[in-house]
Amino acid sequence: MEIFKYMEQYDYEQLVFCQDKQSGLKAIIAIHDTTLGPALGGTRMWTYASEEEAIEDALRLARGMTYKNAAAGLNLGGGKTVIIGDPRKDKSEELFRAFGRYIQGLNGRYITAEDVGTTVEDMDLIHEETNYVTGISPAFGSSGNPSPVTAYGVYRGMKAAAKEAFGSDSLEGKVVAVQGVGNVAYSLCKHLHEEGAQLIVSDINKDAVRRAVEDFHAKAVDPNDIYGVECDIYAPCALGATINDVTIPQFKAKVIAGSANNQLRDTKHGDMIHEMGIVYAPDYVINAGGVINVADELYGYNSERALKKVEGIYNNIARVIEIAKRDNIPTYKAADRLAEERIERMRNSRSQFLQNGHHILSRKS
Ligand SMILES: NC(=O)C1=CN([C@@H]2O[C@H](COP(=O)(O)OP(=O)(O)OC[C@H]3O[C@@H](n4cnc5c(N)ncnc54)[C@H](O)[C@@H]3O)[C@@H](O)[C@H]2O)C=CC1
Ligand SMILES: CC(C)CC(=O)C(=O)O
Repeated sequence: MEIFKYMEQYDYEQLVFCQDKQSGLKAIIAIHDTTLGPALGGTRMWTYASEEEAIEDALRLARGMTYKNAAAGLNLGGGKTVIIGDPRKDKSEELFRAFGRYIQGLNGRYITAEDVGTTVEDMDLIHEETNYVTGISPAFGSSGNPSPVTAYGVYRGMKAAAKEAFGSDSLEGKVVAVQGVGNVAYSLCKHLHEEGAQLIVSDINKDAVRRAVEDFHAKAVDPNDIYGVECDIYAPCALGATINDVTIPQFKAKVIAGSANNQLRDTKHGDMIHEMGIVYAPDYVINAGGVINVADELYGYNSERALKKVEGIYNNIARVIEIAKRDNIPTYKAADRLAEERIERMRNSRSQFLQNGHHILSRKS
């Protein structure tokens, strides 16, 4: 991989490699764009097959955060971290504290939170070393685990997409195929079950499947079979790139709406599902609930205010669908347009001589 060439192609600002021999920390912080504000995005801990795969994941996820934060109306830029390691075996206090010191060294250009493989407890350890971390324990007056709020946002966005596809936003009786029933998807299944949807689930973790079957009467299928099941809605809630050349011909769903980041393997796959008439709720618009929630901590956390904003994901998805129809473009392009236009508007309206000079954290009461 030619790193600078890749960074130049998508205009990345910074890539930070963190190595701490004592704790075994190997982390990559990617900062994509800070036009709107400091880069906020979670920390993923994962067993990457190669260093190149980890770098690429950090870069792709960071860029997604720029678009997510912009489309959600947040005054935040986009960044993300990946820690190379097995979250079941390689975590330690030393590792997260060492990582916290690297974040502190960036002096507010990057603020972290949870992602796949990291928890509130991990964020609390990072917080021992830096204030540039969100999603820490409610005991600190913070917002805690973002996953249930992300799930609520996905549920709201799914309803907006269902309205477009089925003429009603009721999910009662709808069959929803959920890929991955981890932190976000478990809470999503709860909302769907309570509304009377029927659930089909898959996960590579058998305990996660068992829990969904027991708690929500979900039907379980093999991980490879989830794409082709008879359903109304496909909800990708595991890792990215599950909308691709292999899976698209299998889809029976009329709506794709889930929490996973980077769901399209490539933009051409967004065009393909558009041509098939599938209503696609763009990933970074529908899954913004978590970041909206943790970002509220920067103003002094108020859960009511945060949830009200998250509810607005319904309108955001409806708006993206409206732009797509108006301009006759796929929804993923409409979402990109929304985000890019906001970033450009803010870039152009900023004056070098009239900046407020305060870090966003200084607004915390
Ligand atoms: N946690 C949050 O607040 C947010 C999460 N997301 C994204 O949503 C997705 C899920 O996040 P979490 O629920 O936090 O993660 P998680 O790690 O709790 O859940 C992911 C689940 O997917 C399963 N899985 C992995 N590969 C699979 C496969 N091939 N087939 C079926 N299942 C598979 C895992 O076993 C796990 O149970 C991720 O892509 C994450 O980046 C996005 C925004 C916010
Ligand atoms: C988990 C969120 C709090 C932030 C993030 O990294 C995301 O939305 O993907």
